[in-house]
Amino acid sequence: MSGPVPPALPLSAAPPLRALWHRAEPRHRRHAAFAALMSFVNKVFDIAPELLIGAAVDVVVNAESSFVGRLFGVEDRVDQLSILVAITAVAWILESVTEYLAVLNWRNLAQELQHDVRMDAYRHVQDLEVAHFEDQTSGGLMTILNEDVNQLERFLDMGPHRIITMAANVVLIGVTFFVISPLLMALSFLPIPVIVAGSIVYQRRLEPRYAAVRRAAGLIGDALTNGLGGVATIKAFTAEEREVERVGTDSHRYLATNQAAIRWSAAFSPLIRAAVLAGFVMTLLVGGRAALRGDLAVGLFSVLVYMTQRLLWPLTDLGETLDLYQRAMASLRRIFGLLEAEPTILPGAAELPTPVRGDVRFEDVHFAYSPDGTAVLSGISLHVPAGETHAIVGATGSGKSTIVKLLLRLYEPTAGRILLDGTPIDELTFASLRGAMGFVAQDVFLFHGTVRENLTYGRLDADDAALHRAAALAEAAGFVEAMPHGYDTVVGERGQKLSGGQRQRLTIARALLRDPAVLVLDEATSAVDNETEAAIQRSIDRVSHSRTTIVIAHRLFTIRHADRIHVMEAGRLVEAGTHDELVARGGLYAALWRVQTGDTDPSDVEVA
Ligand SMILES: Nc1ncnc2c1ncn2[C@@H]1O[C@H](COP(=O)(O)OP(=O)(O)OP(=O)(O)O)[C@@H](O)[C@H]1O
Repeated sequence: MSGPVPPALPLSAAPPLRALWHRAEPRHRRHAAFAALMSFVNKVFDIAPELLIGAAVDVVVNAESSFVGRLFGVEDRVDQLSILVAITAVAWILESVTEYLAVLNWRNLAQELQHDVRMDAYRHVQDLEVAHFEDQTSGGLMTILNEDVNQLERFLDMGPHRIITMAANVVLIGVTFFVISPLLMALSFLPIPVIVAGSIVYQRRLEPRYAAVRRAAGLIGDALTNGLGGVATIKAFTAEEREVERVGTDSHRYLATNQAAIRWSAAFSPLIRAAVLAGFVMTLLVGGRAALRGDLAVGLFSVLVYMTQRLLWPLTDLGETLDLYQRAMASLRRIFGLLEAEPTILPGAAELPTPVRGDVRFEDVHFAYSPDGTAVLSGISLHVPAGETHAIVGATGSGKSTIVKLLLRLYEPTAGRILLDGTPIDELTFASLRGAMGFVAQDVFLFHGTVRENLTYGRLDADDAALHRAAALAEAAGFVEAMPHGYDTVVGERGQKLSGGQRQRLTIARALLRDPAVLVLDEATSAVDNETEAAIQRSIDRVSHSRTTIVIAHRLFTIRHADRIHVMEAGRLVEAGTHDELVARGGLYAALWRVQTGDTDPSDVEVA
């Protein structure tokens, strides 16, 4: 079975390497310039011995009238050779040193850039609003932050060094050839346009293939995170085989797209080699004849033979380098595609005067999750005066959780205003707005770590006394202290080593530890037994005295003492009042209350 294919991640249209250069810090650019210089100088010293071999042959053939003899004014051939040996030794030492410096600098730069790109991308992901993640899969994002960044590193590791040395090789040898014999230069350079043109054609063909490979890699990431994240559900439905097949399908897609790319990339090197060989044969043939005729000195001929090899053989690496380059560019396009996604919910600049009172006001708020989607909230106006406890109730899907998501600015209303202590929340910094809130979400989330780390997540400087107080208020202290490692017990990924009720109490304690002006509890008692419900109920009663509390509840019993209860139906507030007022009114709330207290058959109550 193949799972639904998530929408493609946006790709950047900008030339990726140029974009990377523009993003790089000045110190990285300086680093790259130094590494490039070392690569170039390294090539100069790498080629020098070939020229020296030519000079040595020249010494043997031409004795005192040799090039070296004339240059240094030395007649004895042994002395001339000694000079050549000394120069060769120095060239080799310098070649080794510059190669070390070039490789060291490129590889360090690759590490620094991969770190910076990964951190930029991760920081950017953190700044994106919740809605952005709903259109993406976490597996796809993880593949970008991990594999695509590594792909870039793999190219930067050796790619630029190889490209620069290849280019320097062509230029330096070209100049040498030109000085010796323009005809031979033309002959030995003949394959180069073929190689360059061939490379460009290959590059064009490989690009879409590697884009498909990266996309397939992202889909494997999705399938794996889905499968590994839902282990219990998979087992409960004995769907192991199906899940293996699902990953198998994605893995197969990756295999097939990679093979399609490999078919092209593997043919590249042999083609280049053929072109190289043709150039080499030409030099041998034409240069050899010229030497036999006496038109070309033997020393120069030997230089040419070596040089042609040196000119053309390194180009056979071009295929592999180009391959790495194309893979890295496909990855960079995905990374920049992510970086180009701009957050649309931006923080304001205002700070609330402290202490925050916690006066919450919604003024005719409208909202839809997508611009062309149906309205989820229509004309919500409500006021929660500082210090009061208000409840929001209503049928499932009526928009209760959406109200608190708007209050936290996880989404932006399409119309209307939300104010905290009289300031529109979009004028506040995130730290000021969200710092005033303690939020217990419907889907309880704990991080992999200890109880202590999870509780102090919202207030890192909390001391043990504050920690114990918050745990006690949320009635979590008892079971935490009974655990073998107490507050240092590791809760497992998403808190899976704890029971549902324990997780819920810990998230309440976590919210309380912030001592928030506004406490928002979304369905805090939906998935717990009666005893836990009663415990949470007691803690809500205890903590709500000193702060504004907004409780979203299905179980009306838990909120019957609220100062005011707002009843929602299909995105609208249809009733509001105290429990007694609403029961007396005989409307929707009264009907729901009767169902929950067992006075009415649930099927008699029609809720939207
Ligand atoms: N992220 C989302 N994208 C699109 N639609 C959404 C999203 N979240 C919720 N909805 C839709 O918005 C409507 C209101 O959802 P909301 O979660 O606010 O309801 P609720 O009253 O809290 O429900 P419940 O009591 O089941 O938690 C529902 O129809 C839901 O399908």
